[in-house]
Amino acid sequence: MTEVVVAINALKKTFGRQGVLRGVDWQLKKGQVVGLLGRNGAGKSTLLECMLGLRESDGGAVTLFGEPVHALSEASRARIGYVPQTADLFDWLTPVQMFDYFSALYPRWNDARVEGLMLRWGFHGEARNKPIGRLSGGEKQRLSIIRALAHEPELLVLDEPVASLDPVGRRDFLRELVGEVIDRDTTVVFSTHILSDLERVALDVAFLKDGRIGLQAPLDELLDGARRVTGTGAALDALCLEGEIRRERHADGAVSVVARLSPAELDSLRGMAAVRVEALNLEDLFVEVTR
Ligand SMILES: Nc1ncnc2c1ncn2[C@@H]1O[C@H](COP(=O)(O)OP(=O)(O)OP(=O)(O)O)[C@@H](O)[C@H]1O
Repeated sequence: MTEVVVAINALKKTFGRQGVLRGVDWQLKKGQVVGLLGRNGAGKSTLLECMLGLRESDGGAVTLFGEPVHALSEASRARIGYVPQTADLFDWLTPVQMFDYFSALYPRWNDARVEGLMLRWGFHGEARNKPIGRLSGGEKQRLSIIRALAHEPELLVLDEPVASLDPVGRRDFLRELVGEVIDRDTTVVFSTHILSDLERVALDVAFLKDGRIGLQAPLDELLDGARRVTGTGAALDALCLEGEIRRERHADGAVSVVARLSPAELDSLRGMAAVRVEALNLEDLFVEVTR
């Protein structure tokens, strides 16, 4: 049986009167790569922070590697890599000094990997020895990613890791991430708004909506079956689709239904007169699921 790396049950978090997480149930298994999607303010950062024990929750339970997150052993901590939304580096140290410091804390710190990534990601010459506080946002984010990969984590949690990277930086990062997963069977969860990136690496996507994981599925399955079906009320009112996501009645009486369709449902809909069936890409689906 595949090892469960992260198990979240009925997780709740409230800020004042705003319920951000309203009973999240979620599991991540060894080697699973999940893209976490949701609108701005949906609670993705809050979920990732509560999941790692960086933020107190108001209810529910999280276990990482089988241990409760609030009583995580040092050994389990060392198995986790985290890239926060805003890089939290030591601004007064240089990149070289910071990595020296971290290398002493982790038993599995890989100096050769750090050096290789630094050279490939623009940290040669002056940038290696400049205080981090004087680096650009993208450079800091690269350092934050190198720090998270350097100790060969088994669970990698990335909160919008590519937000301030240029297209070349994003491509390099994604290549590294794919290599990480293939070589080491790392469990990865990352949130992003750049859906094309997600399509290149994530095998599963999870949508956070209304404080819960509303939909999680393998990306290819989701895209294979996702359709918008539009037709008259007469044609669609009686239609009952198992994977229905959203149904809307337009001002002119037409109805559209967004659903994950089985091959059999697709076949039968294609045969219906006055019904239009359109494929959806991940962006369309994001809009529909998170509305
Ligand atoms: N420390 C805090 N105090 C009060 N409210 C907070 C705090 N942190 C987050 N929130 C609120 O919780 C909600 C979820 O925030 P969070 O940062 O988790 O969303 P997100 O999905 O990561 O958003 P984005 O995509 O914009 O990064 C927001 O409405 C935010 O204003």
